[in-house]
Amino acid sequence: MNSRKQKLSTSFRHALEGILVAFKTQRNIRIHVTLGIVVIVAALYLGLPPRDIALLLLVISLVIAAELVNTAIEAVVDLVTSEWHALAKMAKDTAAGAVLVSAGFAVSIGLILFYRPVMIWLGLY
Ligand SMILES: Nc1ncnc2c1ncn2[C@@H]1O[C@H](COP(=O)(O)OP(=O)(O)OP(=O)(O)O)[C@@H](O)[C@H]1O
Repeated sequence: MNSRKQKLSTSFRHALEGILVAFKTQRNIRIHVTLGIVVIVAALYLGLPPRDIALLLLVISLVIAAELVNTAIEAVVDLVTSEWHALAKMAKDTAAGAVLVSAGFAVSIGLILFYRPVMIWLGLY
């Protein structure tokens, strides 16, 4: 294996380690991954079109990616200081805000895409 390939595989391994450690230590990521799996299974069961499933995968991955960045920012802030600091609060709160924004849009898109199929499934449409 040449050094370029080795470097790529090492970077990939580090990224996977990051995902794994976040999954192990962050309850919110475990909740979002579980909900994401449930949503995709429900979408397949209800026969949502491939384009809708692709959109759901996109918003789910955005929420999980935002959670990973939030975890990284929390770790860096905790590394820099254990004291209360206005900038530490700003960094953590805005990172948490990014998760909230992505999750809010994911829920809205989920409601829009699932409304009709769920109504049909319940026999109300
Ligand atoms: N060093 C600090 N200085 C000022 N405020 C802080 C500091 N550390 C944490 N905070 C405040 O406390 C909140 C919670 O911080 P904490 O590190 O406990 O995150 P968390 O609640 O564990 O987040 P998550 O649930 O996403 O893991 C932050 O959003 C911030 O408002």
